[in-house]
Amino acid sequence: MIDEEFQYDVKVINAFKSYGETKVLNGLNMNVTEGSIYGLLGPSGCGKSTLLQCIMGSMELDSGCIALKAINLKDVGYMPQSLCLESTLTIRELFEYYGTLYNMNKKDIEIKKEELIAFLQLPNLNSLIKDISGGQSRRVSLGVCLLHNPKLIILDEPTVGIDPLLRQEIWNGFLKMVVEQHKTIIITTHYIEEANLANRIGLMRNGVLVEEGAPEHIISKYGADSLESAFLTLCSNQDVNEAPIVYFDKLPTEVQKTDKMQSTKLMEAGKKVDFVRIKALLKKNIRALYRDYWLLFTLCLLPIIQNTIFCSSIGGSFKRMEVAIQNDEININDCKYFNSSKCIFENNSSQTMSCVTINYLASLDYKLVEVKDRYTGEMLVNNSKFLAFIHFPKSYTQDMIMFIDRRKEYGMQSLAYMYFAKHNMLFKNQIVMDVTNAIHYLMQTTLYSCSNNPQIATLPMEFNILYGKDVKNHGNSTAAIFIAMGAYYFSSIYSISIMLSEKMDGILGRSMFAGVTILELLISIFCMTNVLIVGHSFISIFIVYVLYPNPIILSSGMFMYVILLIIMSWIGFLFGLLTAGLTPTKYFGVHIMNGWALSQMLLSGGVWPIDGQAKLLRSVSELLPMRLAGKTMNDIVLKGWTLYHPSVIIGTTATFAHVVLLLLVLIGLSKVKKDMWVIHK
Ligand SMILES: Nc1ncnc2c1ncn2[C@@H]1O[C@H](COP(=O)(O)OP(=O)(O)OP(=O)(O)O)[C@@H](O)[C@H]1O
Repeated sequence: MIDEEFQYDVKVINAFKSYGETKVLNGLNMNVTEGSIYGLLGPSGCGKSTLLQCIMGSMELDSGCIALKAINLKDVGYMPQSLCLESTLTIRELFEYYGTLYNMNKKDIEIKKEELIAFLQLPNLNSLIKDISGGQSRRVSLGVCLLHNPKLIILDEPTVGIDPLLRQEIWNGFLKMVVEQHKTIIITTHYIEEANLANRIGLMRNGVLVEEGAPEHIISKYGADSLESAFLTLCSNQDVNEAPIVYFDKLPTEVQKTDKMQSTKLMEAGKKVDFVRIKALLKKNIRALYRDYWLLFTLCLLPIIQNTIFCSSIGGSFKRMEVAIQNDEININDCKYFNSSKCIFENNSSQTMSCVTINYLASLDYKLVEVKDRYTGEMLVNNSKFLAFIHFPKSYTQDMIMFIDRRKEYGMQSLAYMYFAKHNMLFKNQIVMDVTNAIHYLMQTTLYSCSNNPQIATLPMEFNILYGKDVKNHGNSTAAIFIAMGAYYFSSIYSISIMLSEKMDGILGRSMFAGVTILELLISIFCMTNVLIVGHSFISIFIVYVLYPNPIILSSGMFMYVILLIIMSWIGFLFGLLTAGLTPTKYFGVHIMNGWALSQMLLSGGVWPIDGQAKLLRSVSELLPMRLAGKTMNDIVLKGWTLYHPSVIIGTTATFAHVVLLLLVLIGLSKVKKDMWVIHK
C-alpha cells in the first residue's frame, strides 16, 4: 500500500523501459500531485505514450517503480493516442457499452452523456464513429474516457485535430474539474502553449524528465518569454551538456515499500469473469456484426452460395462432351431412324450397328460431330477442339457379325477406332467407360434381336454393393467433408475477423482499461460463434441433403453428425484465435486462414480420396480434424453407422482431441506471449 503521507496521485521513480535495443525510459522520475493538471511535453517519439501505458499498467517497466493512489480501474480514465473505438457503433452505443462496463446504470449514463454533449460539443449521437471527422472522433474518445467520472484522468494528446476555440473550452473544462471536483489530470500535448494552463509540466527528453515544475517557474528559470522558448533553450543547453540522467542507487524507502507492479495490478484488479461485461460485449459484437455487411455476407450468404455451387458442380458426370465421329457406314444424322429390332444375321437385315453405339452416346448427352476423314478427326483432337475421335469403318456391321459369329476370320483393320485426348484423366476415363458400355449395349442388343440370351455378353461375375447404394457420383461421397470444412472455415473466419479487429484497432486494449478481460471477450465471441454455426449447419444440411439428392441414411448417428459439426466449428474458432494471436497484420492472418482451410480440404479427401496420397503424407492426413470429422460424418450418412458404432465414437473423440490440443497450445502461448491478442495504442 502507498504511504499515508503520500501526497502524489502518481509517482514514477527510476523507470526504465526498452523495446529491444531502443531505450525509451532511461531512469525517469515524475511526480503528479493530487488535484492538479500535469502537462507532459516532449518531442515526438521521446516515450510519452510509453510512460502513460506503464502508468496504466498495460505495459510493464523493465525496472523502477510506479506508485498510484488509484486502487481500481474505475478510479482512472485513460484516453489513448489512437482512437481504439469500434468504428461501426454509434456514439450513443459506445457510451452505453462503456457505461455498462463501468457498472453505471442507464440514468447515470444518460445524465453524463448530456453533460459531455455540452462540454465536448459532440455531433449527433446516432452517428457511426466511422462517419464522423477525426476531430469529432477524438472528442468522442475523450467523452468515453470521462464518462465514468474518474478521479485520475490520463489523456494522450486529447486535443489533436480540435479547433483552437474548442481546445480552449476543453482546457477550461479540465481546470474546472480540477478546482471543483479535485481531479488529477495527466495530459500529453504537442501544443506547448496550451500546457501553460497546466499546474505542473514535465519536459521529457532522452527517456528522462529534463525539467519538472510550474510553467511560470520554468519560464523564469530559463529567462524565456514563453514555455516554447524555455523548452528550446533547455534542449540546446542539453545538446551541449548531455542529458542530466538521475539514477537512484537505492529507491527511497517509502517507494521501496510500494509494490513495483502496482499499476499492473490495477489492470488485473477486475480479473474475475463478469456476466454483465460479457453481455455488454455480446451486444457490442452483435451490433458490429450486423453493420459489417461484408462479414455478414461472408457468414450468412456465402454458405448458401457455396453449398449450392458444391452440389451443382461437383461430381456430376460430364455433359456435352464433344466427340468427332467419322462413320463410313452411314451418315450419323440418319442414325436417328435406326431400328434395332431386326437381327443382323438375317440376310436382308441391312443393319448399321454403328448407330447403336452412336445413339447410345447421344443419349448420354455427348455432342457428336461428323468429320469427313481420320486426319481431320485426329487434328481436331490434337487442337483440343474435341475430346475424342471415333471411326467406324464401312464394314463395321459385317465385322460385328464375324466377331460375334466367329465363323469367319475378321481383319483387325476393320475394327472401330478411337483416338482421345488424355490431358484430363477424368474426361478420358468417362469417355472410355461410356464407349465400352455402348459397345456392351450393342452386343446385348444384337443378341436380343437375334433371339439369343443377352446375358451371354455380360461379365461372368456378380457385383454386390454393401454400403452407399445411393452414391452416384464423387460429390455424394465428399458432401460431408465439404460441410465439415464449412463449419470449420466459417467459425475461423468469424473468430479471426473479430479478434484481429479487437487487436489491431486497439479495441480490446481500450476495453481492458474499463475492466474487460480477454477471457470475457473470448466467451462472448464463442457464444456468437455457436449461434452462427447452428444457422450455418442448418443451411448447409438443408441445401446438401434436402434441396439436392445427396444420399443420407437417418440413424442415431445423426446426433454425432451434428456434434462433429459443432466440434469442427470449435476447432475453427480456436484456430482463428491462434492465428489472430500470432499474425502481425490483418491480411496475413486471413491469408493463413484461407490457405490452411484449402490445404486441409485437399489433404482430407475433399477433392481426391486420400488413398491416392504417399504413405507418409497419408498418415499425416489421417490425423487432420477435417479428415477425422469428414470421414466419420460420411460413414454416418452413407453407411448408416449409429451413435454407438466404435468407429463413430473413435472418430468423434479423435476430432475432439484437436479442441483440447488447440486449447493447450493457446493457454501455453498466452502465458509466453503476453501481448498475443492485445496491442495498446
Ligand atoms: N511496440 C513497440 N515496439 C517497438 N518500438 C516501439 C513500440 N512502441 C513505441 N516504440 C518506440 O518507442 C519510442 C517511444 O514511442 P512513444 O509512442 O512512447 O513516443 P511518444 O513520445 O508518445 O511519441 P508521439 O509524441 O509521436 O506520440 C519511439 O521511438 C517508438 O518508435
